[in-house]
Amino acid sequence: MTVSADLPETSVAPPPPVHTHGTPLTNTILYLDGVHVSFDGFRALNQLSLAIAPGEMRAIIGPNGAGKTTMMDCITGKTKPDGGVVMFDGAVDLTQLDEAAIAELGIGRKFQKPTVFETLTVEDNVRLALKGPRSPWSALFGERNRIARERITEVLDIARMTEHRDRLAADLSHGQKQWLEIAMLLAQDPKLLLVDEPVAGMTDSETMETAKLLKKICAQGHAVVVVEHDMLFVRELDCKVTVLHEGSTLAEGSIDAVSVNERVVEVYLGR
Ligand SMILES: Nc1ncnc2c1ncn2[C@@H]1O[C@H](COP(=O)(O)OP(=O)(O)OP(=O)(O)O)[C@@H](O)[C@H]1O
Repeated sequence: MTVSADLPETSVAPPPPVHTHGTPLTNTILYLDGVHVSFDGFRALNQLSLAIAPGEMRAIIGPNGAGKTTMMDCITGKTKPDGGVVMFDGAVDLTQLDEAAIAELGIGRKFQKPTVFETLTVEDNVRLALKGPRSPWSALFGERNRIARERITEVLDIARMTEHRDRLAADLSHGQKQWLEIAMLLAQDPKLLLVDEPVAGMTDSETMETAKLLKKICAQGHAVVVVEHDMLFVRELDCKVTVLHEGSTLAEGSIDAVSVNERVVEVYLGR
């Protein structure tokens, strides 16, 4: 078939193509290209590009001020980039959506400090996080309750929190609170989970447990992006590592490869 360039006046113009600077957009759950963000003239992100595949685990490392938090903020809609592409699932332009709409798409974010409801039990914390209407007047309430209980059981099992189900969140250790919050995010069945410094303040054994938990979540098909400074933890994640520096990608590869990269040693690991 020959396509004529002389379209009739009544034809609907196709949507403008997303400019991806030549990088393939297919098979990505998250795709950033040429993203820049300035605060009062200071470039926090500088032509940042990043591609995460569905179900991939990725660790993001880099010195203080490298732009890690700003990058997460651009993905969740907290910060609007001054330019560049931020696409979810190959098709959704995140720069056009607000934070609530982005969360609805299936992007969960865990901040560094645990934010659980201290006065509720572990089970009730997860119940509150579940998706969907929970009106007690619904004819389907009994059925919905059963499904909710099953899902709570499932996520508490994954997070190894089953034995703490009836405890008040306030009585949990710091590590357990972090796992509870991860379980709460998991209850929402996110396609992409953004996790900010999850092992800060954890004991060594809690740190190793957290790596296992995130790997298990990833193995179940959720993509996980983890920002972390703890190199032992990053090594334990056993995934591709992206090193940010001055708002751009400095290096990308296995932990072994980036650890011997001269520039990475100079700006970050050698400090
Ligand atoms: N709202 C803001 N206003 C002005 N400058 C900001 C703002 N947010 C971030 N910055 C600056 O942008 C740069 C990147 O900050 P960002 O918090 O993204 O870095 P980071 O890699 O997360 O650092 P850290 O490891 O310390 O958390 C820093 O120099 C920071 O001071």
